[in-house]
Amino acid sequence: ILRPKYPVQKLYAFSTIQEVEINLTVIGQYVDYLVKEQGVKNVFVNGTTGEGLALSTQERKQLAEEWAKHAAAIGASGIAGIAPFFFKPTNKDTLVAFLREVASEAPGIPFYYYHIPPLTGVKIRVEELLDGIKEQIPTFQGVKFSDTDLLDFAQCVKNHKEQFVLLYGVDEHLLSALAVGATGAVGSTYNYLGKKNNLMLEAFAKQDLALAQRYQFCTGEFLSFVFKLGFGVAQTKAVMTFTSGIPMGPPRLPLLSASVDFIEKAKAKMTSLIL
Ligand SMILES: CC(=O)N[C@@H]([C@@H](O)[C@H](O)[C@H](O)CO)[C@@H](O)CC(=O)C(=O)O
Repeated sequence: ILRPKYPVQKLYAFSTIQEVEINLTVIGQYVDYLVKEQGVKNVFVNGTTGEGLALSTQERKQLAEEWAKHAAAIGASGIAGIAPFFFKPTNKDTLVAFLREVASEAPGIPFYYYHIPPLTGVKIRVEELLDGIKEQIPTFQGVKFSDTDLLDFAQCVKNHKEQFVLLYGVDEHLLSALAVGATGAVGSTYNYLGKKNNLMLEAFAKQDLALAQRYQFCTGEFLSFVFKLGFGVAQTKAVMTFTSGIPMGPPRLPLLSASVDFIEKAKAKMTSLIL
């Protein structure tokens, strides 16, 4: 949730971009919207959609505190860490050693590994990573798995479902992940298709696969349409803005705001979605 820092836009080489600052004032309203309108049960603050990596440590702390305050929580129920992505770990042991250092900074809080190889480029299999991890990281609690390798995910479920929380993060594949045993989901589309996804979870729990598929196809229909227009975090923010009515603001560089053309087309598609 960002907003322009200065009223006057700065002109850069080929496009007009703005410096932006975080906008804490809309978080209370946003929490209400997610809970009441989308049926969201938990929030993953400072992740990909929240542009956590484009923020300073101070900004991330401010945001986490504001979310916790409005969600009436006394603190975080967990923290997550991604793999380092410039100098990358090349094997499981170095990745575990890195995560152990991060987790040890908050020894009283459950720790999750945020596996997102499309963005980090770190493709170490989670199945392998989880083997023996609890001995190395006593607070280890689970994984947010944002990848399409469902064999790796299924192996995590098969070997570790009793011990760890396995959250799936590719929204358009969630039904497949549920079929292999996902514990839950974290994703950007639940900001605006949360209600439909909850209905999919319910249908799946009742073993009504045909109905669950219809909800999954709904998410798929929207995403496959916007993917063709160019879709990422900036466009997600625009979709969140027009569905919730809450201004999510522009993204921070190097991302650029969604175009008016994208917004118009995405809005029309969203309105036309039928179950
Ligand atoms: C790469 C990416 O942004 N992945 C999204 C998905 O929700 C993704 O937007 C969606 O499946 C559409 O592809 C999430 O996994 C990210 C997420 O949950 C987060 O904000 O941390």
